[in-house]
Amino acid sequence: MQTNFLRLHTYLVAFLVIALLVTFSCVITFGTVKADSQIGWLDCFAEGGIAMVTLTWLLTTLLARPKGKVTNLLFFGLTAMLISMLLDFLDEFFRFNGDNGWVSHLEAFPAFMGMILMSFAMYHWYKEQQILNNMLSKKERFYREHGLTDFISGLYRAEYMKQHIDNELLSLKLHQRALSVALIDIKDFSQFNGRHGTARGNSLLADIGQIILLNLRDTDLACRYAGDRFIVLMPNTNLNAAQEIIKQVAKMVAQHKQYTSENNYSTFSQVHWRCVEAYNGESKAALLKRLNDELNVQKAQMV
Ligand SMILES: Nc1nc2c(ncn2[C@@H]2O[C@H](COP(=O)(O)OP(=O)(O)OP(=O)(O)O)[C@@H](O)[C@H]2O)c(=O)[nH]1
Repeated sequence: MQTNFLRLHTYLVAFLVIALLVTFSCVITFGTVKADSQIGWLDCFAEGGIAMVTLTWLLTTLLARPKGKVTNLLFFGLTAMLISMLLDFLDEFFRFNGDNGWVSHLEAFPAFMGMILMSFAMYHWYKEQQILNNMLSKKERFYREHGLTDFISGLYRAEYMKQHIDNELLSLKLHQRALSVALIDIKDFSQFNGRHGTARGNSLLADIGQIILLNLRDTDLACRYAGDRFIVLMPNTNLNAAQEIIKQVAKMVAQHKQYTSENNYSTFSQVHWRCVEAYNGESKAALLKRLNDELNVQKAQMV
């Protein structure tokens, strides 16, 4: 579970605890406990359930989000809604007579305020997400599925890419839109692992993943293919253009220096790479096999 973000929100958590304590205190101070026979247990179950779910949403928001305007709006909006849900629930156990009737009349007001705050939160969240979507476009294009993320490189895994290749092959068939695919393979990565350890190897995979992303166009997509191999999908791109793009990626990878925290040791990483352009009517399996075969032949020739 992600707990780092929760630690950032100490003040909000303290506010939540105080808000809940004040709500309970108000109800206990101004209410009179109902007799068992007056309690509607089905209502208690449903209203208690709604309050618990709202609390879960609230805590998930704090666990998942960094500090900032959207988080604050979501937090205060959900807290206000939680207070309403809680008053509604406690209403089942307490009666508010005479001068104290205002407590039960107050019930819906926090939820209304909360919904207004949540509406502002949604607007700012939309704006924030647009910026993030632009940054992630080379990593995920139009489809998000965190279950397919490779946590070492930070890119998606090959399964994710395969879904996109299917769509692009269809587009080639229907609209004659050229499609090129490239494989990039780190040279002597096993030696690197052996010399510097797996942790540094993992960090090199993450660095190279980022270098690839930085040197692609917004329309391209990069994923980790397997081990030390990356795959790049370049829609609407012929072979020559694709080769130029990947040549530049390889050049930038070759200039990469990896620093450690103890000393400023740096290393150069070279890659093997190969691009192919899909044939009209070619299957995904045939395209990937052709690409892997061409890369393996090239690597064998260079030994
Ligand atoms: N650190 C780390 N190493 C990995 C990971 N996945 C695969 N490897 C290692 O990557 C290496 C790939 O070896 P090879 O396919 O022989 O590639 P290479 O050593 O770069 O050889 P060439 O490609 O021929 O230059 C193996 O040593 C694997 O153990 C990973 O997630 N992290």
